[in-house]
Amino acid sequence: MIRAMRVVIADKFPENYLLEFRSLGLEVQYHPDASASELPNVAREAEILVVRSTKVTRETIEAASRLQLVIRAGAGIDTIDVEAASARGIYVTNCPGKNSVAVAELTVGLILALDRRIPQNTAELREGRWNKKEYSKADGLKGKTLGLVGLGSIGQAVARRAAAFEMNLVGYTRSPHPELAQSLGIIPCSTLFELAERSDIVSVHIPGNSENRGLFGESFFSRMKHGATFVNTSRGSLHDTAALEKAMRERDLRVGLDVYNPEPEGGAGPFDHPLCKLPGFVGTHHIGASTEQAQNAIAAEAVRICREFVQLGQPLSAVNIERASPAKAQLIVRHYDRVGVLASVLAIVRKYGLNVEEMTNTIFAGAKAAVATIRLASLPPDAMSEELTNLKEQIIQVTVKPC
Ligand SMILES: NC(=O)C1=CN([C@@H]2O[C@H](COP(=O)(O)OP(=O)(O)OC[C@H]3O[C@@H](n4cnc5c(N)ncnc54)[C@H](O)[C@@H]3O)[C@@H](O)[C@H]2O)C=CC1
Ligand SMILES: O=C(O)CCC(=O)C(=O)O
Repeated sequence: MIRAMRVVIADKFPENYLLEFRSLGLEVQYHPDASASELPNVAREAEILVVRSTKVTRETIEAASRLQLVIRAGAGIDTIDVEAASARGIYVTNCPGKNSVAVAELTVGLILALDRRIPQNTAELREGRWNKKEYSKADGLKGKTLGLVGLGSIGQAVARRAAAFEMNLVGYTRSPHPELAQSLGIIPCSTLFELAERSDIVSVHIPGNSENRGLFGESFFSRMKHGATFVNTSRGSLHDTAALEKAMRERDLRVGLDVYNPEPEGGAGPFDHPLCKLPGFVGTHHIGASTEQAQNAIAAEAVRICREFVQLGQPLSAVNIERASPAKAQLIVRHYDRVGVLASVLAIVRKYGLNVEEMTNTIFAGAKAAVATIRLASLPPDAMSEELTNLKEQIIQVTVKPC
């Protein structure tokens, strides 16, 4: 008997979207408080695993022998061992752009809070002190230069909001798009250091992958203006905390963080961080994506990805598909839609020692004929095409093309 596919949701998820998973005919197991170390056990029988912040380690990937798809209900994929998933042929997908507005709103909130020292104002009021004298000193945002590192979904959303504050915008990105930058009023910088030197406020919106680890260290902060502001709502691994502390102490750098390295696992716990006690610091608890609007948009996207996968086998927004195909040749075989035809074709391909890199088979209306496109690691010899063409009962036409 074929059992229903099991989806394990190992993080908090809006209730009504759990029902949508069930309506896809899936067996839904909900483990909102699962930790990374519990996940190998929790996900053991899952075909589909949905996570928000819970780390998906190699151990989980290897323990879950039925796993086919990991959906990261968010943007960053640094919490998932994508390499381990790729090595076992498991798709990893994320929900790009669905929480960008929430992160952009928090970014603007941190910038305003740093300029007006809103948390410090509140803290003194709570302590029963009126201190208009101290808090009447602020710069204001109009005409200040905001430097955006990363002009993807969140960087763009921040740019749109900053424009409303009449700020000047400069940007640095790995994937430049001049027309887009121009339409957002962003002046491109050719290096990260140029951005540091030109900006009054730097805001970081790039992934926390291994390439970007520690990108913001002493050499970056020493190029920022004295008294400038640095905001990171992306990942804690991107900044060097000791260098940041030094810049705060020696160059009056103001710092707004939503992300830290490391962060406690789970929703609540002790937290001792060197920057939090410094006067020029404002911080939040990795809540960039934590609005009702963003969480509903993310949940709806996770359900859409799941539906597409269950019904059509398509992994939307997959992050671990090889884009640069190693295939060197295409073998296009038009054939009768009969039992064993593809097996015969593949047996001949095997005989010639050719590796199949990718393959699709499309059936024509009426289900009499189909076309198989087989992408091969190298160009086949003419003898192979002849051998295939000779299977007259099964094959209609054979074409070979380099690719
Ligand atoms: N605080 C929070 O709760 C959240 C944090 N994030 C973080 O924000 C990051 C960015 O998210 P999106 O804008 O949605 O991603 P995105 O993929 O749309 O944009 C990232 C951009 O950064 C660029 N980039 C990558 N490395 C770079 C480098 N070294 N220098 C300059 N540009 C570089 C890429 O070309 C891309 O345009 C995520 O990877 C995640 O780590 C995302 C959502 C919520
Ligand atoms: O869901 C969360 O709280 C984390 C969001 C996040 O960091 C992301 O989407 O990359």
